[in-house]
Amino acid sequence: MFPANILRGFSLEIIAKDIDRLEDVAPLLARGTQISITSLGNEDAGQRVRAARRIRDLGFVAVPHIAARRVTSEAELAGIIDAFGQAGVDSCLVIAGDLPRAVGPYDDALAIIQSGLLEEAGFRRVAVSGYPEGHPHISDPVLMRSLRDKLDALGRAGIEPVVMTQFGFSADPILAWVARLRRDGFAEKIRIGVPGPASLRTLLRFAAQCGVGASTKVIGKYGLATTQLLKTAGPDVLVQDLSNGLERAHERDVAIHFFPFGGLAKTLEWIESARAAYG
Ligand SMILES: NC(=O)C1=CN([C@@H]2O[C@H](COP(=O)(O)OP(=O)(O)OC[C@H]3O[C@@H](n4cnc5c(N)ncnc54)[C@H](O)[C@@H]3O)[C@@H](O)[C@H]2O)C=CC1
Ligand SMILES: Nc1nc(=O)c2c([nH]1)NC[C@@H]1CN(c3ccc(C(=O)N[C@@H](CCC(=O)O)C(=O)O)cc3)CN21
Repeated sequence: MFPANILRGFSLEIIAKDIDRLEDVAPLLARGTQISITSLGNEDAGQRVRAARRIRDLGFVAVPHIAARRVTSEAELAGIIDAFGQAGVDSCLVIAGDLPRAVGPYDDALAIIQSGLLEEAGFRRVAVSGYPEGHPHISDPVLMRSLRDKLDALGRAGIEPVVMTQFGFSADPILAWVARLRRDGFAEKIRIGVPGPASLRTLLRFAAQCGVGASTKVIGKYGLATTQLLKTAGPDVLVQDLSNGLERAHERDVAIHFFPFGGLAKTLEWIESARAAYG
């Protein structure tokens, strides 16, 4: 049984070119839904700023990604933050960015936060990353240390922090990671990355692209493969197990962040059916 709350307050992620699809599904989304805008590195800043403005005009909250290692200078960072500010954005996710080395002065997400430019621009909410199953190139102690440093820096700047996790397919490591954070005194809101319904092939492709461990076997367990023929699966089992585990842990500050790898419409259909089935 999904208690309604695990599906309440969910957030979504799109790429800037998906903005027309978001307009199609907008009637199904609650006002104020947080919509992240992935930083792919192959699109121009203007496209992402325009997407952010349309997200706001649709009544949602745009949360663009700022990838530290792709920013060439402090002037460019100031320009990016100002352009999003002009589009009514007051939230963002700050990540290092997948480049092996920074092209400019910012090696990691902390450096962006410590620039003070988000605070000066009046950003109210900043998300940072979390890795329930670790990171292929970053050790666990470094991940936990940098998470602590980022959250402390946001606290000092008076900015509301959110931890948004890398997506995964199994609930157990995610639940164990949430319990560990809470034991270690991290009280911040957490948004758990969940892949929306997609073909097994698509899910494997994105997992490989994003450095997420996955196999047909693992993905097969994440969801009820809706049809063996199409080999598509939705996150039924993952969300059910997360819901049960979070209920048992009396967790109230955890929500779901959907990655619609199979398309926005499919993800919204899945959410509607899950809500109808589980109240
Ligand atoms: N675009 C997205 O939605 C997401 C991207 N990522 C990727 O995960 C990686 C880590 O980003 P954050 O969690 O923001 O880390 P971070 O910026 O908080 O850095 C944490 C520590 O790891 C080091 N580090 C960062 N990226 C690294 C890399 N690719 N290889 C080796 N060391 C690295 C940093 O120097 C720092 O010491 C980045 O490659 C980022 O692009 C992670 C989640 C989501
Ligand atoms: N390490 C890491 N790097 C990332 O870039 C990353 C993560 N993790 N975690 C999840 C998010 C989600 N990401 C993505 C990346 C691509 C699409 C996507 O829709 N790509 C389309 C079109 C690409 C294009 O037009 O260039 C595709 O079909 O690949 C979606 C989410 C990137 N993200």
